[in-house]
Amino acid sequence: MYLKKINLVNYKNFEAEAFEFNTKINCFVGSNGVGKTNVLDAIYHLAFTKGYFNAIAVQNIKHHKEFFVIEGVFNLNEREEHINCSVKKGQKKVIKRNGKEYEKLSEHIGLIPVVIISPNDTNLISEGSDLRRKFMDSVIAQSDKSYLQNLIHYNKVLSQRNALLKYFASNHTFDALNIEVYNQQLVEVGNQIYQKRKSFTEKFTPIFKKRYHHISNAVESVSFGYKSQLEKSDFNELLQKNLEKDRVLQYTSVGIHRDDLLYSIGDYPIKKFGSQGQQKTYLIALKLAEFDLIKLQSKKTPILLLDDIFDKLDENRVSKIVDLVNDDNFGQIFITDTHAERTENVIKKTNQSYKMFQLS
Ligand SMILES: Nc1ncnc2c1ncn2[C@@H]1O[C@H](COP(=O)(O)OP(=O)(O)OP(=O)(O)O)[C@@H](O)[C@H]1O
Repeated sequence: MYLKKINLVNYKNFEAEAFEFNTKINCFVGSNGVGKTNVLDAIYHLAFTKGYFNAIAVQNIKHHKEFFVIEGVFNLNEREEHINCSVKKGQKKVIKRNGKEYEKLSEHIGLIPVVIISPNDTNLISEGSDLRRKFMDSVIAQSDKSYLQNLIHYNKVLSQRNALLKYFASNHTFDALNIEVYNQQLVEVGNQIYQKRKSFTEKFTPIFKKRYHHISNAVESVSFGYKSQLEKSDFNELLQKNLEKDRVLQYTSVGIHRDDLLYSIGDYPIKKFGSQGQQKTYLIALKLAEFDLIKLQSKKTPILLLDDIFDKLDENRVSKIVDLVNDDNFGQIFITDTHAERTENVIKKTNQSYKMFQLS
């Protein structure tokens, strides 16, 4: 699978721009702020129906314009796929596949697998559990359609239950039967999501460890774990036990929406005890393992977006990445860098075909 070309209209800093790509390596070079990352984000947008850096659609419209359009032509299983994403102020986002509009944007997820490695990924360690859940959800959803539908359903019921708890509190009333209806739905869908997250962790962990050790040559042991309240307790019992607390808090305090991923190095959380280099390696290994797992499960080779990575990595890690690119395992790759010469020197070593795009 590869992206043949893309057209951008009023997308972030681009007014009207078209790019035709190499099937293997594409490098965007130029000074800070010229829009290199924006091109990667546009590609991400075509895969995930939203931007990686700013999920608020209208903020991706070029300043003082009313709409944006991203059009991409992909080669997928030797067939052309035209994906069109457009946003107009005040209207809902429209995604079309070969001219036909999706009723639900979520139906599109998984058609074009993409993995991005970016300096922004440090949030996956430093920020709250919601980003880590999103990471896990995005890996699973790219090769499991029913997972995303379950997740959307769970979140809808959860917000209805929360609204009901608020209503009870502000009206000094309570109806146990009403709550029970939501509990049953949460338990049914929540248990399915829990099982899928658990099985994801079992498959992902050995792949991740292999990637970590390959990039770092490290002797230290790393681990990747999944933490859920459902591990030790039955979900229904948890909801019953915490009902009084939920009524006081006016939101649902237990469930798979509280799950987290545990990243450790030598038995200690990497956030507090990992060096910067170890954290970077951990993040790259996470993303490469995401690549491997999606490829394994979806039988499609994801497009790899490498944002600014040469700037952030030492030579040793860069040469490891070059080794990886040389590996037949990889498909199409997009790279951004401020130094044209440095990138071209690194890319030449791969003996792969490539195209350089100088932005200004
Ligand atoms: N909605 C928007 N309208 C117009 N310009 C925008 C919009 N959103 C972002 N930009 C512009 O896009 C530019 C940033 O682009 P991008 O992040 O792709 O740069 P870059 O080339 O990757 O830079 P760096 O090398 O610093 O990472 C900035 O100049 C920013 O002002």
